[in-house]
Amino acid sequence: MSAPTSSLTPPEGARPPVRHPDAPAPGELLGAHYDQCFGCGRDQAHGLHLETRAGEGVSVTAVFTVKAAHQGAPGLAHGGVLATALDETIGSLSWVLRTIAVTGRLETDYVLPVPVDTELHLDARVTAVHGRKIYGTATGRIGAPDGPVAVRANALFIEVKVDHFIENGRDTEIRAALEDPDQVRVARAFEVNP
Ligand SMILES: CCCCCCCCCCCCCC(=O)SCCNC(=O)CCNC(=O)[C@H](O)C(C)(C)COP(=O)(O)OP(=O)(O)OC[C@H]1O[C@@H](n2cnc3c(N)ncnc32)[C@H](O)[C@@H]1OP(=O)(O)O
Repeated sequence: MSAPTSSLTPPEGARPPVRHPDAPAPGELLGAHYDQCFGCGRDQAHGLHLETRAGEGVSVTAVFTVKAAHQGAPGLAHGGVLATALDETIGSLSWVLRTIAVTGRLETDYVLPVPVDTELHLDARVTAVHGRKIYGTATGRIGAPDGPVAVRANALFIEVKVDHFIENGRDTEIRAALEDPDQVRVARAFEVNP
């Protein structure tokens, strides 16, 4: 049974998000959290190659150029790809909170079709935090940061420890990640209390 929509409404007692004192400065380009990530990975040939920057408060902005490989209908972006771009942008808020979190629930509104070659300008922010639950929202606009809204999402992310990946990921990739000092540095930067 699917979770009710109300699970995206912060419960009573939820608090406003707090920007971590060591968060990247507003405007700073955030690197990939994993080079093979389908959303942001530099070495992922099939990926979206999102370029994400820290924003003011607990927010980020991102740009994603829709390529021919991202089509669903002829000349138009696939809805699942657009959901991925929204998911990845909300996930990037981890850099600003310095908390590792994974998507529990993502609800997407498709407002306009998005043609191939579009530069989709995304922005995301955390709206509330309740225990391990992090509530986020994102918008994607066509062509410019103030362009027409094409997609929107609300999401619930759940805070996890690095062990979540070590215990669940395939051994080959986990071993390679743990042996890569850059990857370990990224994981540390996300996790305040390892
Ligand atoms: C080497 C590492 C490098 C670092 C990499 C950084 C990676 C960043 C990646 C970013 C990539 C982009 C992002 C991606 O694509 S992340 C990839 C896609 N997401 C996943 O793979 C997550 C899969 N799910 C799980 O692993 C577990 O279910 C999690 C960890 C999420 C929770 O299982 P866990 O056993 O831990 O916790 P819990 O079950 O006690 O739940 C806790 C609370 O949360 C509430 N709840 C849970 N689910 C839902 C739901 N669906 N709707 C509504 N509520 C939900 C639940 O009711 C409870 O609430 P309360 O009772 O407390 O009130």
